[in-house]
Amino acid sequence: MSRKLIIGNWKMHGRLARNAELIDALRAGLAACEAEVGVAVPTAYLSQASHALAGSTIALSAQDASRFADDGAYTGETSANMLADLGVSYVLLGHSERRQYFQEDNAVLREKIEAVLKAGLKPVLCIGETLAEREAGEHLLVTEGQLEVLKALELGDECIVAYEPVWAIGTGKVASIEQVAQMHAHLKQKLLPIVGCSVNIRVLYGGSVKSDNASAILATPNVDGALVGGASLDAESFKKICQAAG
Ligand SMILES: O=C[C@H](O)COP(=O)(O)O
Repeated sequence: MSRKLIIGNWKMHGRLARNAELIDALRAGLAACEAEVGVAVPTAYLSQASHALAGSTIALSAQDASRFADDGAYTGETSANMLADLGVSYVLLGHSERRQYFQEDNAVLREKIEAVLKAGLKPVLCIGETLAEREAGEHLLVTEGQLEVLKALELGDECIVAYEPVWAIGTGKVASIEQVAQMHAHLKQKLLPIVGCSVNIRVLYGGSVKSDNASAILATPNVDGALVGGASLDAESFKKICQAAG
């Protein structure tokens, strides 16, 4: 039984002084945590976080990577190789906010995933349906279609997917345990033929995970961890969520 994975996604939040305080508090508070913990910090602060996390068990994670695997004339981009150079382990890809604001589709995500795998990093593919898709009863079909990007890939020893219903992100409207259970079972069933039985499949839940709902969510079958947004910016809240996973 692999340990639960909890990743805090800071999104576009951070300043040098505040980052240092938060990471120091997490290092102190999570030293004995049994869960696997990562923090996905903005690209601008990856170097600071890499140094601040040195020697800790907290994994440095990124929130995106360039679709271009090799160095070149791609102004503004950060390659997966550069992330690896900074000590990054996990890379969030396809977060709904990137799909929404930067029109990331399966074609672009496929290139990003390939670049991240080529750099020896672990992609965390973010998927999830919108409220309209959920209300139309299309949520299972939508997420199944989003998994297509994983077909015929050399994923290594594990495949990590983060299920984040868009309507639960940042809204305080967390999915019900029944909704989480149904979707995670569905995703595990659909992922198996895609990645094969030799790959360890981990499906994280994200969408208004807080210290007061984390235990119930993490105890739900087929929930292998959580992708935490807002609550990850508060050391005490994030620590409680990680401890609920441990
Ligand atoms: O990446 C994290 C998810 O977008 C969830 O964010 P949230 O916990 O603020 O709802």
